[in-house]
This record gives sequence, C-alpha cells and structure tokens, in this order.
Amino acid sequence: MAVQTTTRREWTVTGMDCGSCTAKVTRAVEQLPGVSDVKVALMAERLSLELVPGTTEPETIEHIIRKLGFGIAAKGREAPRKKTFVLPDATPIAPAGGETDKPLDCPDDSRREPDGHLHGDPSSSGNPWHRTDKGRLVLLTGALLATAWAIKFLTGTGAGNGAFIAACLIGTAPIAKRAFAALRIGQPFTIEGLMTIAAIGALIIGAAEEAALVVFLFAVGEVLEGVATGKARQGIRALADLVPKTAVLEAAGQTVVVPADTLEIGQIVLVRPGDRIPADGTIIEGTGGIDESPVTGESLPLARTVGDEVFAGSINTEAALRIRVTHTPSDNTIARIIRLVEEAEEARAPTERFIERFSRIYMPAIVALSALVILVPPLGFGQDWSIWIYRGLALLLIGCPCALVISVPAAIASALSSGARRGLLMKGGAVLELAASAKDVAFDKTGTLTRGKLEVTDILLSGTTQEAELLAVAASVETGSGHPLARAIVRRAKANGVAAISPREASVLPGKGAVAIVNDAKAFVTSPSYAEELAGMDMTMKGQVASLQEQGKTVVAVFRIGQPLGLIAMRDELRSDAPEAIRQLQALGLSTVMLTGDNPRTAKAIAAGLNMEYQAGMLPGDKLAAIRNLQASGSVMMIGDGINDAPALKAATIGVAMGSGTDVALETADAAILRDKVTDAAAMIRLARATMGNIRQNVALALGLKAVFLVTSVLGMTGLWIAILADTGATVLVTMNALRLLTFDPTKAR
Ligand SMILES: Nc1ncnc2c1ncn2[C@@H]1O[C@H](COP(=O)(O)OP(=O)(O)OP(=O)(O)O)[C@@H](O)[C@H]1O
Ligand SMILES: [Zn+2]
Repeated sequence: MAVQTTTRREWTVTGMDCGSCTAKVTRAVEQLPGVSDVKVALMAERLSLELVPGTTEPETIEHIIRKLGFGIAAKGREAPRKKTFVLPDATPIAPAGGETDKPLDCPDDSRREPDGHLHGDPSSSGNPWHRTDKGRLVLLTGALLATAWAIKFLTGTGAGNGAFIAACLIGTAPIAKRAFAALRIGQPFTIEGLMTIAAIGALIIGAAEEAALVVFLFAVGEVLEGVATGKARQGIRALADLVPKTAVLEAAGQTVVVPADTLEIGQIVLVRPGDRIPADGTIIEGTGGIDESPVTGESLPLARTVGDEVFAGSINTEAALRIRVTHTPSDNTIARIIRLVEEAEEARAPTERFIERFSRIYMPAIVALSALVILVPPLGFGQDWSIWIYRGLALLLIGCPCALVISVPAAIASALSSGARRGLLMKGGAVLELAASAKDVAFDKTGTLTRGKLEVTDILLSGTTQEAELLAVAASVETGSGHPLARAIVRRAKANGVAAISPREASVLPGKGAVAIVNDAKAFVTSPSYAEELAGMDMTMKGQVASLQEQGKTVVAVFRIGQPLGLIAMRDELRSDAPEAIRQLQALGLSTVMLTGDNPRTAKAIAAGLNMEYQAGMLPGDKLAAIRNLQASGSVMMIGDGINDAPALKAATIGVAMGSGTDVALETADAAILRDKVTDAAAMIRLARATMGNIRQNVALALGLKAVFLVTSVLGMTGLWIAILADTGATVLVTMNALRLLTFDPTKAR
C-alpha cells in the first residue's frame, strides 16, 4: 500500500475534571500504534484522534480509558472498516490479528450504537453527584470513617484503630486500581499514585485515623472538582439547548410534530408566536419581530417578513410564520457556532501549553523532594523517621497540579461561551491570548465602518450621453459583480425603470472596477484613478470627481475606451456606533487605522468623522502589506466583512469577520462578530483582557497556595489532611474564579 489512510475517530469521555486528567488520557492513547493527532477537550468531554485502520482497535482504546477510571462512548458512527467483516449469515469472524479479548457478538464497533451508559463516572453532566462513581466513593469512605469513629468512641483505641485501617484500605482500593492502570501504561506520576502511597505510608507509620480521613477528603475533593467543572461546561451546553427539540412540520396539508433534528431541507415548518424557530430557513408566510439574541446576541427583535432568512434558536415574538427549511440541523448557524466553541478548546493558548509542560515536571519534582524530606533528616542528621516520613507524605499530597492545570481551560471555556452568547465568537484560547495583547486594530471601510448599503446620490453626464443610457451600460457591466457599489448601481437602474442590456464577457477588476462587452463595445465602470490611467479624464470631470469625493462620496467613472459616458457618485453611511467604537478602542490604548480601496479624499472625509488614521487607494495586496507592516510592532487585529479583504484578514494576527450573513467568513476568520456592531470589536478586546487577567489570578492563587503548604508541610506545621484540603480548595477556588467570566459583560465600557 502506498498511502496509509487514517480515519478520524471521536469519543465522549466523562469524568475528566482537570487538565491532569486530560493529560493522562492523551498520554495513554498517543503511544498506541497507529494513533496520531490526539486531541482531548476537557470542557467538551471529547477525545478525537487519527487512527490507521487495522492497527489499534477502538475497543482497546476504550478499554484503556476505562481502566484509568473514565467513562467512554463512541461518538457518531464511522464508516465500516475493511479489516473486520461480517459473513452474509451474520456470523462474525474474528479478525486475523490476535485480537482475542474482543466480544464475538460485536464484530464491528461501527455497528454498535453509542451506548450512552458508561463505566466510569456515568455522566458528569445532569447526574446527581451521589450517583457517580466518585460520589459513591465519598459515601463509602464517609460511612467507613463514621463507623470507625463510632467504634473508637465506644470501644477504646485498640479496636478503633483496626476500623480506621479497614476504612483506609477499602477506600484506597479503587484509587490504587486506577493508579496501577496508569502505571502499567507508563504513567508513574498520577495523583492517584501519590494518594495511594500517602495513604499506605500513613498506615505504616501508625497514622491510620488520619489516613482514613485523607482518603475521604480526597474523594470529596474529586466530587467538588467534578461539580465545578460541570458548571463550566453548562455554559457551552446552554447554547445547544437554545434549539427547540421539536418542530411543527407541514406535510400533505396536515401538521405533525416531529423531532427538530430530523428536519430536511425544503420542508415547511410552522412557528407560532412565542416559539423558538427550529431550523435555519426562509420565511414564506407571515411578518413579525424575530429575537435573534441566541444566535447573534442582538436582543432587539428585528422585523422579518416573506423572503427573509431566520436562524434556528431565534424567538418568534409576534405572529405565526411559515418557514421553509434551508439548512439541515447539523448545518444550522447555531450548530456551527456550538461546534466552533467546542473545537475552540483544542486551539490551546500558549499559556496553557506552558502550564501543561510545567505540570509534567512539577509532579516528579515534588515526588523527588518528598523523598529527600523523608530520607535526608533521619539518615543525615539522625532525626526521627516517623516525623519525616509523615512530612514527606504530606508533601506528596501537594504534588497534584490540578488547580494549576485547570486554571486556563476553565477560564477560556467560560470566556468563550460568555462571548458566544453575545455574538462574539473566538476560535480558542490562542485567539483570546493574542487579542488581549493586540496593539493595533485595522478596519476595512465598506461594510465594516460603514453600513455597506450604498445609495446613488449624483449622476453626471458627459457630452450628449443620456441618463438612461449611462445607467443601462453601468448596470449591465455591474450585473456580474457583487460589490456593494455594483449593487447600488443595479438598484438605481431598476428604480429608474432602465432595462439592463445583457452583457458579454463580464468580469471584475478587484480593487479597480468592472468591465464587460455591452452592445458590442467594451464598457468599464471603474474608480476615477483607474479610468484616468486607462482612458484619461478631462479637467471638468476631474474637478467634479474631486468635489464629490470631498463630500465623502465614492465616485465611479463609466466609459468606453475613448468615450467617457459620465460619473456616478454614491454615499455610504457610517454605522451609527462606529465613532463610539473607535473612541472605546483608543481608550483601551489601541491605535486604530482604516484600510480602504476607496480614494484618499473620500477616505479622509470619512476618517475625519471618526477621528482615526487611514490608508486609502489600496488594492487587496496593499492591505495585506499594510497589515504586515503593522505587525512589525505587535499583534494586529483586522476587522473586515470578508469581501475584498480576505487576504488581509488571514494575514492579521487576529482576523475578525463581521456580520452574520457571511457564511464563509465564520469558518475562515479567527473570530467573528455576529451582531453588526463595531463596538463589539472593543468588547472582544475587553473579554480577552479579562480572561488573561483571570488566568493570571488563577495561576497566582494555585501556585501561591502550593508554595505556602509546601513550606508548612516541610516544617511540620500542617499535616496530611490539611494538604489534601488545600489541594481541593485551590482547585475549587480557581474554577469558581474562572466561572465569573460567564457573567462578565464585555460590552460595557468602563
Ligand atoms: N464592481 C465595481 N464597480 C465599480 N467600481 C469598483 C468595483 N470594484 C471596485 N471598484 C472601484 O475600486 C475601488 C476600490 O475597491 P475596493 O473593493 O478595493 O474597496 P471599497 O469596497 O471601495 O472599500 P473598502 O476597501 O473599504 O471595502 C472602489 O472605491 C471603486 O472605485
Ligand atoms: Zn484531576
């Protein structure tokens, strides 16, 4: 075989509460044969990897993950693999590969439904805590501890000690099992491992009561971590809940209620007032206010009528609507947003990667340190063994990097879902981190700072040309172009009742204009400067152009080679919040610049109203060069509508697409602003900065607490159970702090 094909496989993995859990899963599977590109998303509870068919069986992967104490279920169904096959009479054949532990009644996992019920922590979402494995461990260890205490008080120390030993051993068993599973696949340093050593060690030095308490507190901590992480996950899940589960389908003159995820393109659904719209579609009957806040964050209801597009998840506020479905459920705008937010987690922030590397060293370092604490004082200085073993064991319990490792993903997940609810999409922690450090913000003009809905204001005719002729030629040249200028001209021709002449060989000259053969003559609609270059302009025309441009209007020349026909001037309105947006960005310490293909005079008139810098007369390539130039001095955020500025958006450190309609932009840009609000650019910066601030607080808190208890443990001021309490406390505190980002409102200027 020349090419080794791989298939992408996905699982839902439950029970991961922190970054060291995801690291454990990652390391466990990435060393398996045929496995590559392993991605584990803590918040989305997802494991995905590339797998060479016929190497590692997916069942093996599931088996290993379960052994480590997590729940796992395959996501979706993959195309059947070629390696295993089923005979016509459905008698399964074991594959030739020594896979013996595979259940015979299940020859191919691709035919198995994701079973939903999981071995480990059945579901960290939804399930009450006491129904989870970790919850049961708390109940078990708690009951054992209580019993042991009762025995101690009723019978005196001797029997009580035995009860504590039993409680500790029984409670440690499941933890030790997970530690051994990790050890067998080459991961000696796990929190379960440290726990097991500490508990057994404590038993050996006769601290049975404390050992039992430590096991109990550890179990409590695990549950608390699970609850905190579950809270962070809810932010993302809430988005998915916005799409109604059912839809009223119109079929053969009748209405039936069907599950919303079975809707197909072309079907007609009925949406009553007050209901959420079940699918992306087009209104075919009815007029009403639509609240699009779930999708775009814009909470003012927008008037929508026949022919308008609506988004799944929006609320129909007034009248009954009939809607034709235009997108399948998995392709809905909201579904794509959810997917982006989920996948965003995999685009790690540099800080996150640094912390992960740090935590890989941290645990072994703590183990080495506690070995020294145990050995050096008794051996070197003749000190008492039991004191230093105790202190060394306490130190071991500080070796859990959970709080540190969870600090970044929890903050980022909270920020991403908080942003998504306001129509601010960012593809991951890396984007957040870069946005927080942005120095310049570059704006496209048309459609970004302005509304992009141009209006023809002046028509100036050359020589004997009639207005109708000018418009007819211009409109037919422009029929092939989607440029806002082109649309304005075509609209005006229609309004004047001018019949368009069908053009031949119509094409656009990006950044310059459009050309076509109209009535057997090559005709152009271009920028005045390109017209000058191509055909020349007389003094009167030049004067007219200049005075129109000084009024902030965009002028195009209509001509055939050697024959000017006239000028068309258009005006585009600034978005009402553009001046405020520029003010806010400048107040945040960013420098702002407008990059436009329009001419310098028009650009100057518009930039003056915004009090910002500008660069004009730029071809798409020039915009790209300008971005590169700015990047020499720091991160650059570029905001555009994706028309004519895609290369610049791509080149910018953070490319932000603006506008809900642009399908492509959402997937290609680094971030998107779904409401048509320029001030959201400032909101995005604020959210990014708040997130990085939150992460810094979390890291300081986590490291600070570790440092304090490291010292107090070595000095013997705090013991085993305080050490485990400090660890859990830090994790919970850090997660709670990160959750504050869920309610942070970045649109408020401070
Ligand atoms: N289809 C077209 N018809 C007529 N003129 C055009 C067309 N496309 C571009 N031009 C001319 O080229 C100039 C630059 O176009 P370009 O699309 O790069 O920028 P723009 O849309 O005017 O502004 P911005 O760069 O801010 O979005 C326009 O101002 C216009 O004069
Ligand atoms: Zn953990």
